[in-house]
Amino acid sequence: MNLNPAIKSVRIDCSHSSEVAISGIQFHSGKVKKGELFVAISGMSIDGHDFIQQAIGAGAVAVVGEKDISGLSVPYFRVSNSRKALAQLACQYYEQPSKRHTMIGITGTNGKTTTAYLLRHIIESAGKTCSLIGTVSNRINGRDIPSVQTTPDALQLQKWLSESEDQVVIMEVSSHGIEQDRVFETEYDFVVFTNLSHDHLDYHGSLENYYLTKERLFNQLKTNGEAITTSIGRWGKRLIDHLITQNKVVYSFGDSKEDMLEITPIQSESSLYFQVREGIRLFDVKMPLPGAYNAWNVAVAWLTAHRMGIESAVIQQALGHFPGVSGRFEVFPHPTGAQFIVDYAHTPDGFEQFLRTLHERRQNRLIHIFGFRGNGDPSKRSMMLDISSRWSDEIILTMDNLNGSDRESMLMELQLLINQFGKKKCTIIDDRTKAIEYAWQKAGKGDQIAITGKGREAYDQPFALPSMTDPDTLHYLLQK
Ligand SMILES: CC(=O)N[C@H]1[C@@H](OP(=O)(O)OP(=O)(O)OC[C@H]2O[C@@H](n3ccc(=O)[nH]c3=O)[C@H](O)[C@@H]2O)O[C@H](CO)[C@@H](O)[C@@H]1O[C@H](C)C(=O)N[C@@H](C)C(=O)N[C@H](CCC(=O)O)C(=O)O
Ligand SMILES: Nc1ncnc2c1ncn2[C@@H]1O[C@H](COP(=O)(O)OP(=O)(O)OP(=O)(O)O)[C@@H](O)[C@H]1O
Repeated sequence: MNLNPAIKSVRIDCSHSSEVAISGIQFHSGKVKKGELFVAISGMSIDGHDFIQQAIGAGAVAVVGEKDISGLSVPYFRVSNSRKALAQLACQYYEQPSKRHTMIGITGTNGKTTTAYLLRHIIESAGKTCSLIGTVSNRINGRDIPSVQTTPDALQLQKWLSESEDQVVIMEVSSHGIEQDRVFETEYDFVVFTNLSHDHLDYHGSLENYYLTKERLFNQLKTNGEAITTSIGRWGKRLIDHLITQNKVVYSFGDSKEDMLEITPIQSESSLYFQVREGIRLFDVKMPLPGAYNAWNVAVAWLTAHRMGIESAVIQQALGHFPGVSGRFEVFPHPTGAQFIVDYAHTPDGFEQFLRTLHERRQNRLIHIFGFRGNGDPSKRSMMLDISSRWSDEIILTMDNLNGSDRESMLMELQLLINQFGKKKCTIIDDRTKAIEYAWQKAGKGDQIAITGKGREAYDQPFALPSMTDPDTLHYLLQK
């Protein structure tokens, strides 16, 4: 790629006016190969500008950065925002691949993965090919690629989009991904908002900022793109009002006649059905996954599929044989008739929804094993323990992914939280395998043992303990 025309739209200043041909783009100096462009990013912990010489030494033929730098042996292009420039250049390098697909970006605090899997299942049942980029794993052209984050960096994202020959691409878009411009310049046919509740306040500072970050994604709709959103709760309502003032086409799902898609639970013995009203047509839908919250996830997937032109009968039929999502309400039987249920609930709202569902189907005790992710939003921890102590009969606190934080401090925090909230029914067993083993020994007929936290994601953060819900551990336990 010839860098000069590509960079015209993003540069502020340029130390060189001759043509520069680049054979690739990198934003980590250690990955630079001869002939590539290095984009220096002032990161959260490291300043990429400090690695410019290393990048040049490795063969970089040009550098993009935000700082005033002179005297480099290769052309230097100063930009106002390196992350945005990286995304713009990656889009140009890979020839705007999001324009070639039906692009669906799903954002929201909870339900992105579940909705993405439901929607992919419907789309594939309708005979279309579909890539999926998200938390559990990525699938491009039918090939599974392990996931290391929910939303990949801009370079990886544009590369995958350009490699994908699938008609449709579903992406989970995290608020970190939006804030760090990983999806900047990616254009969407559908931007989908599931819900918003307390999470990531350590990163965004307030719920208001967190919401505004999600709202920004809707600026990336293609000209004929459509917004799909919940109308439930203050954030959903606010988003609809905002999108209308922006003249966006909005379709909502919710529990009111004004929604394009209205869902109503059907009271049956098992509450396993709900009704979808789509315009004037009514459909009875068997729940593909337990939990009232999953009816909302189904609604999101249904409405999006419907707007893509997929027949409602096809959607209804597809939902009848949905295989589920690994690590989301995944049930493992215990020889006594107890059930171990692995779930990815890791926010206060996720806890509330998931544990209430277990409570509704309870026959005997509910034992809840969980921990807190290190370096996550610490302000949600006491809320999570409070919610768990309301719904569970017994709580076993253990370690989740420490994510680089200190084990002793986490143990101290667990102890403090127990003193404050759940003294009577809480035990700390810091080794997660032992915690599961303990529950395994205790489990009796009709008990539900919930293990929440990091799910089946193959990746871990540096210095983390093995995943609490490591499938091998569980498998081992279940064989005993
Ligand atoms: C804390 C955080 O969010 N970090 C993200 C951020 O990294 P950063 O820019 O701050 O990195 P840094 O380590 O400070 O380095 C700065 C720059 O120096 C460069 N560098 C560094 C070292 C070197 O030797 N040479 C060099 O060039 C780096 O390549 C980088 O460009 O920008 C990177 C590029 O987009 C991200 O990959 C990275 O995500 C990290 C790995 C991550 O996973 N973050 C989590 C919090 C996250 O994003 N999670 C969400 C889901 C959240 C949820 O819903 O639970 C996700 O989308 O996965
Ligand atoms: N619509 C929903 N509302 C509230 N909680 C939900 C909803 N859907 C799922 N959950 C809960 O949140 C957990 C995570 O769900 P899921 O993986 O689909 O969300 P996510 O948005 O992809 O999360 P993350 O981005 O952190 O991976 C589930 O295991 C469940 O306990």
